Amino acid sequence: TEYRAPTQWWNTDDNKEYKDGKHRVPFPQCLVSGAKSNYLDSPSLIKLFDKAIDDELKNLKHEHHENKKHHYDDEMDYDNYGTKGDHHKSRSAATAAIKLTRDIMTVLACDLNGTDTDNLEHFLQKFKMPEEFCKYRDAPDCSEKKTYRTATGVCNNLERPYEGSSQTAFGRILSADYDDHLSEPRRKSVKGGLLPSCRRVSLALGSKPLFNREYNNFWVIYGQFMGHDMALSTPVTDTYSTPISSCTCDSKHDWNKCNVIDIKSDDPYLRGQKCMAFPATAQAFKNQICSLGVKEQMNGNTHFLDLSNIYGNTLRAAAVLRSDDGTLKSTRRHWAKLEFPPGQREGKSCVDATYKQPCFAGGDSRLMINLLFSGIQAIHLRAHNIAVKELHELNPYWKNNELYEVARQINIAWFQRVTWNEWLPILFGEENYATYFGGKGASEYKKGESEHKKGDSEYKKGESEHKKGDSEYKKGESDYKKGETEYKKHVAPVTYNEVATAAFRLHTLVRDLFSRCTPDGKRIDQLWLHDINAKAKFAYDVEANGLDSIICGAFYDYGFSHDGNFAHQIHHRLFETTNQYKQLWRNDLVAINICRGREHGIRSYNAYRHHCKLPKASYFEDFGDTINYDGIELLQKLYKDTDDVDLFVALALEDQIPGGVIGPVSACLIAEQFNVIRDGDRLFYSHHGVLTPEQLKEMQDYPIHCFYCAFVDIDEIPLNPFKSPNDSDNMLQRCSECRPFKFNYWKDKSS
Ligand code: HEM
Ligand SMILES: [Ca+2]
Repeated sequence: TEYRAPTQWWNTDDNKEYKDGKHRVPFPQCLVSGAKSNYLDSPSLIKLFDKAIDDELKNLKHEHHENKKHHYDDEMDYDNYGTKGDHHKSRSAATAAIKLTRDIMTVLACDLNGTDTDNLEHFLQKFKMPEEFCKYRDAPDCSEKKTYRTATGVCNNLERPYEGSSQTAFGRILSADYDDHLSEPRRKSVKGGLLPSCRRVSLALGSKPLFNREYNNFWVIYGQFMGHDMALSTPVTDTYSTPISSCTCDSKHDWNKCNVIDIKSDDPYLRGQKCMAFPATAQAFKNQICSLGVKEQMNGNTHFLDLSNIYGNTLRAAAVLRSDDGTLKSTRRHWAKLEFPPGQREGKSCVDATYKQPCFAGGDSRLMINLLFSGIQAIHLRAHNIAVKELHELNPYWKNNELYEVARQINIAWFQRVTWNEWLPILFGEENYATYFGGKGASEYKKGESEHKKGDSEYKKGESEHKKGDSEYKKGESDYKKGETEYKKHVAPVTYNEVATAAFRLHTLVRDLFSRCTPDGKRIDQLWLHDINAKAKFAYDVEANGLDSIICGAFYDYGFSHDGNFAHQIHHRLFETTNQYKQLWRNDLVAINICRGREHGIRSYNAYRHHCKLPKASYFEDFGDTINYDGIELLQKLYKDTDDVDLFVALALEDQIPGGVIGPVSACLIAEQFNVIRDGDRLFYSHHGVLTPEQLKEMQDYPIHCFYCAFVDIDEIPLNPFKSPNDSDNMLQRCSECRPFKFNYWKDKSS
């Protein structure tokens, strides 16, 4: 790749100070360091640029060399790391740009202390980068991409075509907070000294969550599925776009590439293991503007909720995953009634794959994260293929591509309907839901916030209060779940870094044990998470009915509540393996989340309180309006200052909003998120003109349990499939009594 620095760097149009024609660049931020050094001429800039590029290319080569020891280059790779072109180029361009920014700051001896990040960003974006360097993607031609979604999400917004597309930067609710104002992870306390280590904070949080009977495990893992559709913090990759495997306990100072969490020799669960080491997230240009800037992280997936983890987030993945007849590739087992996701040629996404029992492949590399997740993947894969079959019967002359696109549209519509009408109302509580989402303008949901401030005692009442009769549940359904919505093209449909990295990492809800049952609902047993976490074996358990037995169990199992406690399996035994020396290797997801947040420059909880119209806390006691006494005491022991508190940690400790699952600041951030990816998604299923009025009505009227009846090998499903069945308001419904979905509204009338 030939990158060349431009001869003129500064965008003269918007800079009045640029006068003398000598291509000198003023740095208002650096005035402290003396007038002369506040200017850089073009030759010096070009030198710096070429060095940054050189370094980056060297770096990539080194990573690849290290990687080769561990990985094969698999041409048939389904997942999105495997897009050998686009993502890799854009990532290295962004990495070089931030390095260049830093070099320039160093040469100019800029003192960024006390710099306002927003101003700095504004200033840095005035730098032009070389044209060829910025062409990490071809300019999209949106003229023929108006009806159906593209695989990458490009052209969803016709005016700003990259918005929401895969392999672009996460959005941010608030600008980043890095130790050096540019890219270095947040590790310092505002009081001086270091923040407490991520593992230390994690160990202070409990491992004994209580159940919440308001939702079941199907609801919990469905949430994980939503999260993975919206967000993939793409790991740093090598020249072949393979995630690097060179992070070790010694990579601590290489924070652009690796995260390292130290483990003390007296750690109660992980002693003997020196550290947890894992790749950092790849960089990306903010708003796709190719300029100098403050570090942003790359979302590998489309930001929309569009089943991109089923269909693929790149053209290449999408092409590999589908068959010529418009269906999605799948595998069949003679003993299983319904199809399975396709097998992966290499066992990249699970650890126990064999030729006969491979890991599953799909549009995202993480679908073996647990076998219930794979089950949800299977549900939407089956939904697509059944829709193709029905549409083909109705419209026999349709071309295969039309079958694929319309089936995909129907499948995404099912998923969006269930998410906004059934899943989110449980997270927020049926009553609050209308306040946050009730078809009002995106700005109005914030009003709800202030009303949620209730004394501690009110939150404590907990589970029993949350039980609502079916009648109440139905009442809420009235208007906001029915009818059309409007697309708002000015809204940017992006996944926010704060939501992907903190608010939506609802790991508090995850259970240790996953039940299995047979199609007639007979319980078989319970499996530990570590037996189905990146392991395929139980998907192929013939006796139990494979994947479907794990989906069945999820309807019955309660989820854990969002109470600052984490299941032991998540907290201290994630991805448990034994290495070649028979040493046990374990991970702590809570510590990883905290360090990931610091790496991504996520501001402290206090900043988001302010954003969510709560007063900033000066003393720890001031957190009392959202966090109970025990939580405050815990925070006070760990952190030196209220401005130090990691967002993920405080959100896990927040008391629930009345009737909902999460706390006030969580709710505020997550509501903001789901409002923008609904309003700003031009092809959202209920937006005017996306479906016909009859199609939309059928989509919203069809009983939700009947959706799942059609795609799971099971006899009975609870009326609300996201809550465990009971004998009163959530009775089991016989699948044989479900009416068929009215596909005939998709019969082409033009023929
Ligand atoms: C079996 C249960 C689960 C396991 C084993 C699991 C594991 C993980 C792991 C290993 C990561 C990456 C951490 C990192 O490197 O930064 C992650 C990220 C994440 N998880 Fe989970 N998780 C589970 C359940 C959930 C649930 C229930 C939700 C939400 C309802 C969720 C939401 C997320 C989100 C939003 C991310 C960030 C995605 C990204 O930006 O890459 N997870 N999870
Ligand atoms: Ca997506």
